Amino acid sequence: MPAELRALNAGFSYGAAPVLSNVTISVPAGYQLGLTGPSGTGKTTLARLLAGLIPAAAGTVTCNGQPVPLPGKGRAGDVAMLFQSPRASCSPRLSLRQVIAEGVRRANRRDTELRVMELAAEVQLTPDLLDRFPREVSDGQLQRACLARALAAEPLYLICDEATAMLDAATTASLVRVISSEVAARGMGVLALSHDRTLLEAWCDSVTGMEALSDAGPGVSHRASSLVAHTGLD
Ligand SMILES: Nc1ncnc2c1ncn2[C@@H]1O[C@H](COP(=O)(O)OP(=O)(O)OP(=O)(O)O)[C@@H](O)[C@H]1O
Repeated sequence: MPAELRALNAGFSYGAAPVLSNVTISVPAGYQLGLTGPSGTGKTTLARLLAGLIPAAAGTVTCNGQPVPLPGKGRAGDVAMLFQSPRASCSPRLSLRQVIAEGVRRANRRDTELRVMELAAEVQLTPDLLDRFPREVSDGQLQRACLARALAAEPLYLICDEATAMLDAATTASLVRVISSEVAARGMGVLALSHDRTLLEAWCDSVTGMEALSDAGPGVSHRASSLVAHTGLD
């Protein structure tokens, strides 16, 4: 069984407009792959496809050899997503503690309180912040809560879609360290999408561009999984 999150010859259209055509990408377990490319080239669409949020119109999407289930259609939680705007992905009526608890409950854990505290500590949210509501914390603090929620189910793969674009450099570095430590500790695979190639080169094991993922695309030179350029934030 291949330990990878993979789209193979995947296609997707919004209505009649094709966005992805014959796209192949592989994110191996324990590996952090950066994906960059111009606006509108389909990075978010590909991320949603890999997370099972939308169905592929062609090709296959698999996680460790098994089809990635669509919402409500099978075992969820193997692929988690972290989005650009934490405010758009949290209910304003939930405290940060409740935001994290959502993820813990989804993971069918009984020891919710204890697990929330563990996760909060992991993402460096101090206990005094946990009873605040989204309007009472910074974007960075709220994104830490979203990361804790995403990590609650111990996903095999995490897709970060411009997840640090709204954050300052110090908060970005801190979140990247948390994610990288999950990779080191559990062998989680990561796909990080960003317009910021410099950030991706500091964060990820390798970086590829959207144009390299499709045989139909211009300037095709390689497949993502063949790139290796180890760099680190330290
Ligand atoms: N829900 C939708 N309905 C119709 N078209 C859409 C929808 N979502 C995205 N698109 C279109 O699909 C194309 C790819 O969008 P997508 O968001 O995947 O690109 P992207 O590379 O992530 O862009 P960006 O870097 O600006 O976030 C764009 O032309 C966009 O307008």
